[in-house]
Amino acid sequence: MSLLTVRGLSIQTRTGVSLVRDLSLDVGAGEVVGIVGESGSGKTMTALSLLGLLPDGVHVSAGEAELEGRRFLDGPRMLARPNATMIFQNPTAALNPTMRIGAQLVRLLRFLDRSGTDGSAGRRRGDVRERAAALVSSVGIADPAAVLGRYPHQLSGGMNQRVMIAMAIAARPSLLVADEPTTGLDVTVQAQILDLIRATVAQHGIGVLFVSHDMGVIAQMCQRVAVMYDGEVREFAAVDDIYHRPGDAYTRELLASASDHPRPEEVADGTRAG
Ligand SMILES: Nc1ncnc2c1ncn2[C@@H]1O[C@H](COP(=O)(O)OP(=O)(O)OP(=O)(O)O)[C@@H](O)[C@H]1O
Repeated sequence: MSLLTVRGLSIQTRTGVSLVRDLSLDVGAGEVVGIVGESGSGKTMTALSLLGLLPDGVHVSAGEAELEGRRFLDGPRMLARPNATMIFQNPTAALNPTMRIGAQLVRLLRFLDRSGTDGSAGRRRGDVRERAAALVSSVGIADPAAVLGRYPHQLSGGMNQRVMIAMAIAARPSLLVADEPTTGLDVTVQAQILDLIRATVAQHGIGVLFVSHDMGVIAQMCQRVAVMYDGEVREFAAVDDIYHRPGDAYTRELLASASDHPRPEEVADGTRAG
């Protein structure tokens, strides 16, 4: 059974400009599904709409979405808050610049304790600072105490993205939406963050909707991918099929322009480094 099902999603502006049209896709538990397409094709609007985070003046005009069998989106109405969290391209900007990392994590954990969002229904397990440290080490940060004492601007982009991932999994979501999570990071750090996302999927069995303009990254991360162009899904298929048997002219163009990127089998057998 699908974890996330989206059917017929359309998004438009207040003035009636269509940004996304009739988009359907699904994500299974433990699966990473990509959305790929050039700038302006509607990837971010699609991602934001699923979390009720569309900017002012932009709304869902049609379609519906279900998570774990529960409908949470019905046209313009958000029926419930889905058990989903999001990570963004620029983690430094998404964190509060005036608060130390530790204070931000403690605040989040206290909020989750109060709301019972993580399933603990208000139960506290251990000291909140210790839990913040455990969370930070779970995303591969070797010296949690040092990182918790710093401000976001004192950390590298890769470190801040690890912190964002820690915050995203603190709520124990069943779906993680990742919008260009490694764009702007250097290649080595990018590979480490992609590894961390993969490990997180494996460990927690969550589904991931992974937005990227980069076919190489999609090939490394995703089992299936929706190719978007000008607000529409042109093709939704297994990554392997998209690479070897692209059914759509736009997909072929996208692949040609990304020809310097590794193909899925090169990633799998390690003949090319990401
Ligand atoms: N706040 C907004 N109000 C109205 N239109 C917007 C707004 N933000 C983005 N758009 C438009 O929505 C369309 C889809 O944008 P979106 O950001 O989803 O594309 P994208 O595929 O994620 O591109 P990118 O990779 O550049 O982020 C674009 O035409 C964009 O100009």
